[in-house]
Amino acid sequence: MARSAANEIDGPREREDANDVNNETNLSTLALSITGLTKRFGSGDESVLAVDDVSLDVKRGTVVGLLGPNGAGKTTLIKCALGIVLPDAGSVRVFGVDVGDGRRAAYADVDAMLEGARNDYWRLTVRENLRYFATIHGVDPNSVSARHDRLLERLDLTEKADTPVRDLSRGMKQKVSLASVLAGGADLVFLDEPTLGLDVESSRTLRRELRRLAHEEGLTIVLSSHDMDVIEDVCDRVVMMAGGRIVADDTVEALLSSATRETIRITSPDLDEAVVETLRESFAVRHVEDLHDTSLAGDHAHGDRDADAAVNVGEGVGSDGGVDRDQNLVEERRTVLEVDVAGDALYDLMETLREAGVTIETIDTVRPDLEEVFVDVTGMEAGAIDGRGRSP
Ligand SMILES: Nc1ncnc2c1ncn2[C@@H]1O[C@H](COP(=O)(O)OP(=O)(O)OP(=O)(O)O)[C@@H](O)[C@H]1O
Repeated sequence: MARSAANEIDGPREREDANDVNNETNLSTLALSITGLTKRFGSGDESVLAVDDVSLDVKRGTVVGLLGPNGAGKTTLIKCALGIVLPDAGSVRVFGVDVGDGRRAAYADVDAMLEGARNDYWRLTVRENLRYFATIHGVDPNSVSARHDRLLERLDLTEKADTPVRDLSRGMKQKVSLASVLAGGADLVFLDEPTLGLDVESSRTLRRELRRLAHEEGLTIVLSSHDMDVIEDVCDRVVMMAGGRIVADDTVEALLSSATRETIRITSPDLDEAVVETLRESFAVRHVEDLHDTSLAGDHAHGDRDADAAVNVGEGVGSDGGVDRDQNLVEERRTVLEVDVAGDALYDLMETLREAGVTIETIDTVRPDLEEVFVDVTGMEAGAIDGRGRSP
């Protein structure tokens, strides 16, 4: 995946360290450099400023995630960077080459998967697609067949290598899309919603491969996603966008540690509705969930207390494994409560629970996620990014 030395770049870059005397060396490590990019769709009152004066430098071999709600401008930014959409203002350099000076040279080592898919040829087999996309990338497919084998193996597609793409499941098709993007040996790839519609296992496989490609093979990846798990799991750096602008830009760890909210999760067997209602009056209760667990009376060896294992009494338990409905089934009910506890709220909460006679079974702090950081930064409502509406 080696690429010839980047062209010389003139002018100061916003995100380079101002004190760095060796600025030119730093610039040659950039896979992508976007300056003052602006794109407005339409004109007059109906127009939309999709990207508003965005500057962004991406170092080689890093994975940068674009995170933001619908309409934040992520796709438009990617399309402008790829030269698919012409910006109104600003410049884009790819491996040091200004795309305005020569698109062919600038995009020689770039590929993309847009809106979670790619135009794979459904009548061709998986392997034929990889060979085809390597060829149109100017690569002799025979010279990269070992690479294709590796890609197929790592994306769990080996068994399907000779199957026409049309006969694959949606998740597999998506993995073929990714494999096709990588088939020609691009050094910089843009992935717009790469895990859209994938099942958990396929998403995990794809994430693992993206991490490996970046960290072991030096691939530079710019990806957009609504899926916070994907961003947290894969990206070295997160660029949060809202209203066409960058509102935060840092490593996942730095962003997570900047979250201001402190939330605790309590489980208790006797948090009834009345107590929860009282708590709601004085505390920021974010989440309440009742868990039901069933066991035979006296069977306290039964230790699986996961919500997934929860069973409701009388709903077919008797037909499973010989446990009879008439035996002494005991339903254990627990409530999980998540409450924001900034300042002295934790002490007040404990006092209120004690007064209400509530036994606390477990108490943990809730790790903040990127959604919370986004909410902190923008003041938008929780659920804005992933649409899951995790509002209190
Ligand atoms: N071709 C277009 N014509 C008109 N408006 C457009 C066009 N493409 C995007 N827009 C508008 O530009 C804004 C930014 O859209 P964009 O698709 O870049 O956002 P996004 O962050 O990628 O959103 P999503 O997560 O939904 O894909 C939106 O208001 C969108 O409606």
